[in-house]
Amino acid sequence: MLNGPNLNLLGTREPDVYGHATLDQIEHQLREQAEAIGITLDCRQSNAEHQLIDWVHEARTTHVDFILINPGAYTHTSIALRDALAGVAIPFIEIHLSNIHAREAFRQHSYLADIATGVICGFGAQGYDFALQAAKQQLSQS
Ligand SMILES: O=C(O)[C@]1(O)C=C(c2cccc(Sc3ccccc3)c2)[C@@H](O)[C@H](O)C1
Repeated sequence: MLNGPNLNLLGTREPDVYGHATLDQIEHQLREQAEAIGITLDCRQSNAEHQLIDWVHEARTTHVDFILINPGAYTHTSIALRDALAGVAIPFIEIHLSNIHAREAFRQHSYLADIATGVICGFGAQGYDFALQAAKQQLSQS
């Protein structure tokens, strides 16, 4: 589970857009859900594009089966992050707390969505749960 820029500040401002849960709370709940369904989950957050890219590269050599990622603003800007995800060829789900399609025009394009297994947005913290369940389902079918 990778979270991108500013998501470390969740729960502090704009609860109407991003909800009240902090990232720590979201990660804690997700780890509990993962354990309950037999998935090993590694949660990381960085504000740095290069760090997210390095972690995507690391996933290839550490036998990661699926990536869940909320890329934050890098969703709308980062061809480099797209290239990293495409390059490692590990299936991933793009997650957004907010419904990016109901927001500013610049948030409505994703450089990642067309190469993702799927995109979940607009369900707040519950979207992370949905993504984990979807990943489990995908893995059980492969
Ligand atoms: O909805 C999301 O999860 C999203 O990925 C998250 C974003 C985002 C943007 C700024 C801050 C934060 S997290 C936050 C929220 C409130 C106060 C401080 C930080 C997330 C946006 O950049 C994206 O367009 C959409």
